[in-house]
Amino acid sequence: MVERRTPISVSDAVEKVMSKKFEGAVEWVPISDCDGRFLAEDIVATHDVPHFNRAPYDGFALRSVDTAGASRENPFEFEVVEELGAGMVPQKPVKEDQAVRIMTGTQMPAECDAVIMLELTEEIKKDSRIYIRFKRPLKKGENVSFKGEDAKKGDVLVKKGSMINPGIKAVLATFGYDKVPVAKKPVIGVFATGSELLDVSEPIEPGKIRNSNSYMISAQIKRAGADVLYFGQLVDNLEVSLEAIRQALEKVDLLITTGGVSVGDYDLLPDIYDKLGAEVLFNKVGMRPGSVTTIASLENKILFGLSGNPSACYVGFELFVRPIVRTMLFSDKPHLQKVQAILGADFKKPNPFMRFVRTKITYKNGQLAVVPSGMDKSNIITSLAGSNSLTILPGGTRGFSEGDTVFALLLDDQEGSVWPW
Ligand SMILES: Nc1nc2c(c(=O)[nH]1)N[C@H]1C(S)=C(S)[C@@H](COP(=O)(O)OP(=O)(O)OC[C@H]3O[C@@H](n4cnc5c(N)ncnc54)[C@H](O)[C@@H]3O)O[C@H]1N2
Ligand code: MOO
Ligand SMILES: [Mg+2]
Repeated sequence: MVERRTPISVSDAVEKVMSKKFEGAVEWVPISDCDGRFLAEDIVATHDVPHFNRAPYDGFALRSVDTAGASRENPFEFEVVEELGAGMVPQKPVKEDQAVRIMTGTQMPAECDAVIMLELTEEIKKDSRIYIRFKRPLKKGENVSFKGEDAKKGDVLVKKGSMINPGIKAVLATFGYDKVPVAKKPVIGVFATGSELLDVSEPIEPGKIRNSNSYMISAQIKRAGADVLYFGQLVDNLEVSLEAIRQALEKVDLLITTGGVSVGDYDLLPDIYDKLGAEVLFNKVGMRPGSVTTIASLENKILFGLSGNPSACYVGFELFVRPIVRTMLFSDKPHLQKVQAILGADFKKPNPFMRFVRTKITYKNGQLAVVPSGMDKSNIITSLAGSNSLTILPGGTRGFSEGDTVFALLLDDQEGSVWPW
């Protein structure tokens, strides 16, 4: 008698996995190596930026009060008493009707509150002194980049859990982070299972296929921000597989297997969970693809039994493994970002289960639009290649039509979503 499994809803399944609390750890890496890593602390401004008033243009710093009344008909002449380049600090006090030649980025003399651009002045030499002539008044604060205008000491500038991008790196350098606190990358073990599997380097032969899932999952693990520990392919032998999985579990927090979770004679994972004494959280989810996704916990570890079918395996990873990884990377939005989009093609297949259709999302007439990126069966590989989103089609309907409003999960996004989506 074949085992009958009771499916649980996708949201119950996600919640069961997320109820297993995983915490991240911190490590410090040189700033030059922090690209793409996830911040382990909020970045707080430790000083004002800029930390002094400065000139945003090459020109002349002066006291705006002295410029009142300057006009084309009545040009003013001020003596230039000092010349300052960026990095220099003013040495002389600036008095009434005096100016200082100043370059972009230079600290303003304390007495000055405006800068007139070089192009608006004419230089005159008289009695070996230099003067500028200009024909307009300046307002207080005109052309001054003020202390603290970019950031004020104490401002929280970047939240913990953010993926470090070039802009965040600029902020880190501004505040002197030669070493950056980042989340340690969780290490995730991967096994492919199935006696039909050939390695990528082997020629195809009758009845066998190349193992594509372990390469796909490894790439998903890296995209999520973790490291892969690949343990290889397991043939369908219970004792060998059990021992390999038992040993691997000692080296990782999370272990992914692909294949062998359904009800076939060689689907060994259910037995393996049993023999390990792992608690199966669920072994059937009301979703397509990936209904056979099985997740078990053993002590403080999680075993993700993803489907062998490539698209089912892919979806299972994004829904259940990614949020755990992102939680360990300190994200408070660990789930895939959900957006609203217009369905760009009919999707008439009815299904009692919630569907996650591999789709390509693009902008069309100012709106997000999704179209399937290929065939929608769980054993299909090629539709994954062009997919940048999973479109959620709720179950229990007669299908969907072009123009319907739907929700899609973004696969390449770094922003994420809180739960529930
Ligand atoms: N009687 C039933 N049969 C099946 C059911 C069911 O409920 N009752 N569920 C079907 C669904 S849905 C799925 S999904 C699959 C899941 O199967 P398994 O997770 O047990 O995976 P396998 O049987 O090992 O393999 C399925 C399929 O995927 C290929 N595969 C496996 N590993 C890889 C890999 N590393 N790279 C590429 N392709 C891989 C494998 O050759 C099979 O074709 O079960 C249905 N059956
Ligand atoms: O679990 Mo299967 O992928 O639903 O087709
Ligand atoms: Mg099977």
